[in-house]
Amino acid sequence: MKQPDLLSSAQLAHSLQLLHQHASLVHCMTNDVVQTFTANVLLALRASPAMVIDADEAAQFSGYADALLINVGTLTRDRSIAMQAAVEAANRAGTPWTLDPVAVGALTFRTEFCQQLLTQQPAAIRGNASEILALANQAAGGRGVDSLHQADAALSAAQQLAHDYRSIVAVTGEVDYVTDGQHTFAIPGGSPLMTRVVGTGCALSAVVAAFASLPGERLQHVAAACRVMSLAGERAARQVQGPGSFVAAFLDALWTLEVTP
Ligand SMILES: Nc1ncnc2c1ncn2[C@@H]1O[C@H](COP(=O)(O)OP(=O)(O)O)[C@@H](O)[C@H]1O
Ligand SMILES: Cc1ncsc1CCOP(=O)(O)O
Ligand SMILES: [Mg+2]
Repeated sequence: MKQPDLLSSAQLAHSLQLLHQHASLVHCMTNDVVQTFTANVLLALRASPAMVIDADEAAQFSGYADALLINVGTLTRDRSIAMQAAVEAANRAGTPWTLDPVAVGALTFRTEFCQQLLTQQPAAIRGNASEILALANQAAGGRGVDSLHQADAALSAAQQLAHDYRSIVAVTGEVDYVTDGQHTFAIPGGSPLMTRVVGTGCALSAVVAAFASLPGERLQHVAAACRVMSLAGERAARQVQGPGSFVAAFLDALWTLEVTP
């Protein structure tokens, strides 16, 4: 397998400029813990979040939105029915959808649900290393929503998933890897503080969904989604003392992000 590439600042600038222009409308079906933070992250990047969760409305809306996010963090039977309806409608309408397989592995219901979703053409999949390994049946999952593995230990699982399901897979951690199974970007940066506030991974998946809806090179756009978040994370971390002020500084860093090519 080829060595991972680095995303150039020209590639990053191009993808971010497209996101600002398109102001993608992202239909978020996400967990109860991260709703507001996810919406604020999308808004700081000039995208538009909408959390529509009733089964009938979700099916209606995913055909209309630019992108759909399915995050199984607080999955219930009812929510799985609504998510399935939204995915089917998204596929009929050609709306790209992104899967965040939160805490798959040890928990049977969400693991079976995610395995079923995998066969329904996700445009992108974003998870931490333990989640990506579990999705590829190569490990039993993480410690609840947190990873027990480093991202590089899940790189070949990510490449296999991307190849098998013709998707873009982002596996995140200290370094993020974004792959289509053939080509891989390595995205360094970020900050350990990103793991000390809840929802950076979930919000990143919403950002991946937004970038995956842009015209052009989807692999590059998803890599840009990861770099946008890691860049904002490292800039915010330089200014703060801890998690409380980090959230505010992180949103400000996303808002003021200008990348010169
Ligand atoms: N040790 C770390 N150093 C720098 N950035 C990190 C680190 N761990 C995670 N990140 C960043 O935090 C974000 C969330 O990733 P991750 O923690 O893997 O997801 P999750 O919250 O789903 O477990 C990503 O942008 C990732 O790059
Ligand atoms: C704590 C928690 N419990 C169920 S979902 C969730 C949020 C997980 O957020 P992230 O994956 O971004 O750390
Ligand atoms: Mg997560």
